Amino acid sequence: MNNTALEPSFRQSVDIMFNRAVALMELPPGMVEKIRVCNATYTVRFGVRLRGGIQTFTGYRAVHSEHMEPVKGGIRYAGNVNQDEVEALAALMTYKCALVQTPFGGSKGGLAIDPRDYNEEELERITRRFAYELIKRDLIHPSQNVPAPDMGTGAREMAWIADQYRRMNTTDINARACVTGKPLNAGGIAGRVEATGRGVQYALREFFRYKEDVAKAGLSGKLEGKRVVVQGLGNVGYHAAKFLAEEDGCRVTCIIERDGAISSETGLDVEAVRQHIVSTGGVKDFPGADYNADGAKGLEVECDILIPAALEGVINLTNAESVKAPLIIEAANGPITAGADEILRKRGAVIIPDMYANAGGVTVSYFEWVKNLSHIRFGRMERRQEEARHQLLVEELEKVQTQGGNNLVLSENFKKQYLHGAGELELVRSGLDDTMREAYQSMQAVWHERGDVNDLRTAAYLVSIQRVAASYSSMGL
Ligand SMILES: NC(=O)c1ccc[n+]([C@@H]2O[C@H](COP(=O)([O-])OP(=O)(O)OC[C@H]3O[C@@H](n4cnc5c(N)ncnc54)[C@H](O)[C@@H]3O)[C@@H](O)[C@H]2O)c1
Repeated sequence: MNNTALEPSFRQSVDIMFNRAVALMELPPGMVEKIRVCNATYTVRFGVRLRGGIQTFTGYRAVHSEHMEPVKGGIRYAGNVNQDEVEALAALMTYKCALVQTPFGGSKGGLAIDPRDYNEEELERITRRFAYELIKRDLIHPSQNVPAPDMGTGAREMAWIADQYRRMNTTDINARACVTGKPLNAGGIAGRVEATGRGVQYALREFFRYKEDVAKAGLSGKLEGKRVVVQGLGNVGYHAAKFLAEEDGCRVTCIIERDGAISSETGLDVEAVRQHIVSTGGVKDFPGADYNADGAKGLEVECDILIPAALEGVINLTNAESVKAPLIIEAANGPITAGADEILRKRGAVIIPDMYANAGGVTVSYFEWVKNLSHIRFGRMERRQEEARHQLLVEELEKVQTQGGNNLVLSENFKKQYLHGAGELELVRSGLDDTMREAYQSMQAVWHERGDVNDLRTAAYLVSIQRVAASYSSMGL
């Protein structure tokens, strides 16, 4: 029997981690089971007339916990999507939303297709048909179940879903709030596309603010100059790598994609690699970098920070012993299996867990949902107030300048910044930053203060399970 045969499924892996946490908690009888189980999973098979025949597709929408509604979670398109996977992902959504205090239950959906096999027109027809099936059953609904992008989907698919919902619910004034991650001109919010990667950056910045946490990973100093390895240069991995390199001075020394890994000790230009992938379909032949067709080997190279941002289960019993990174931040959902997690913890690696690390997406989705329900541009009210206050400040400063006859001259840039206040993007980023900091501190308090909690994942589970339990208790369960 090889090691992978011993590996639990994704959902079992999440349950193992959940069970490790609840063993340290005192919860009312029956509560553990109530929280752990996935409430319902809907499987749909539907036909679409394509290329002169009918093709049948299989899709899922799992609802893990309805302690708060709507439930929330992305829809992924991938050839091997299955019920176990969407249930694991839905459970992670429950814990993630509780940890970052977005008022949602957990859900997740998937369609078993490889989007690269279809053109845009075909994808639109398939997406609209899948959405129709979910909308009919309130599995897409502004107050019941609100999807978002995930692997293989993006703003384009969300716009089709929103439009499909609007056509089927023409009198629903809140129709736009049925899905998040929409394009800006279709009810989206500034900063949603970058949000998950941005959240990874904010999470790392927060981690590096605490010397003792950095030391627990066997590292020292600042985020600046750290060697970073990223797996998956899609929505999450690209933004995380780009921001860390361009704004925090990190060195991206290895990028792993479907077709292999490229590395360079002096650092890779993330934007140039992205363009290379767009034009050639992969990382191979990227100028000035070493290429290894066995991409998974990239997970094992020496670095300071490893960012798996592609798939679940990539660090498992077969390679965990060889993974050398002292700090791993789970930008993807479930990239480390339960068995690998144990091996890495024993070795002393610090793992910043998925339910926290990639919560930037759902956080900004929450802002978008609120914006859609309030029918007002995000921050519009505050902005007018802010502008009025800043107008006063500029006038006062100018008065001082004239009265004193001194040389104080307000630069045009200063006036522009202060007179126009913060736009939607700045408000979204600061709201996200605040959320990531607060959530980190709630996990960190448990990690530092409880002698029986030795890792951030268990700490994160403790915080979120406690909140979900409190919610169920107050509902009268
Ligand atoms: N999009 C979001 O807002 C969001 C939010 C939270 C969590 N996540 C999680 O982040 C992960 C990535 O999602 P995404 O939205 O960036 O997806 P994406 O489809 O935009 O990107 C995935 C990337 O991984 C690459 N990839 C696929 N298989 C690979 C392999 N075997 N080795 C290396 N690279 C491979 C793909 O080529 C692609 O570039 C998923 O686990 C997802 O659940 C996404």
